[in-house]
Amino acid sequence: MKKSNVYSIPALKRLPAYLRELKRLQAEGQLRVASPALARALHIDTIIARKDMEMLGVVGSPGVGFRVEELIDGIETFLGWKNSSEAFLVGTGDFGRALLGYSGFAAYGVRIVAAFDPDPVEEGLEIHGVPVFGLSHFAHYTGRLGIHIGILCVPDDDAQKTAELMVDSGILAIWNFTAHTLQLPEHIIRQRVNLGGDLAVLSVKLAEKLRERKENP
Ligand SMILES: NC(=O)c1ccc[n+]([C@@H]2O[C@H](COP(=O)([O-])OP(=O)(O)OC[C@H]3O[C@@H](n4cnc5c(N)ncnc54)[C@H](O)[C@@H]3O)[C@@H](O)[C@H]2O)c1
Repeated sequence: MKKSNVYSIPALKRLPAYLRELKRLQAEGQLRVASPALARALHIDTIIARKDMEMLGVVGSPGVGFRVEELIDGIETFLGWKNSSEAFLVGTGDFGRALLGYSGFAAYGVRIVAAFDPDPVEEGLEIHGVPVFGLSHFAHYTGRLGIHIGILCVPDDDAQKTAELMVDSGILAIWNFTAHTLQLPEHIIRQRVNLGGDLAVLSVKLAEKLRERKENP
């Protein structure tokens, strides 16, 4: 494992894609894989794939590549996904419910163990098997269960105050699905998901493609 903890964000974001490809190869019974094959699967340069493997500190054999099982283990260990982290979700509207219904997060090392919405919340309420509690219980459960990850799915206007409640309750990392840029203490880790931004890129690329087609029918 690399000693420094300064990692390239694009490299970190590629790791789940390697993992998916490696698990696919493993399911097909393939025992070894070389960097060029991984690079092809991810549509990236072989040099980038090699650098990513260096970051993981997993060593391959010249000519034969890496052992698939070892690489899967290396990535899961690197990401800390071998022991899944428990998370709380706040905001059980359309978007929050969709996240609660997605069973795939466990493969990414995160398990949503409870959800919260403004009080009052009907006693015994569950969404996709996840218990839902009133927001006034958030701090109590966070402390009691030692939860560090908060998933923010409230309306944009409520994002800041809800994030502050999370931080005051002991949350250290916020996965922010709202459009609001959170102002929080430096030490709080935050990761924003911006579907709007991704859609803007898609729309501009599509407009370019259609313009090209029109100009060169
Ligand atoms: N990241 C993305 O790409 C993306 C995509 C879609 C939606 N969103 C965002 O997700 C968020 C939720 O969207 P939605 O469509 O589910 O909205 P929604 O109105 O359906 O749900 C919002 C939920 O938050 C709860 N809530 C309201 N005020 C709250 C507060 N102060 N504290 C805690 N909970 C509160 C509501 O009771 C409701 O359950 C919005 O910020 C929206 O912008 C993000």
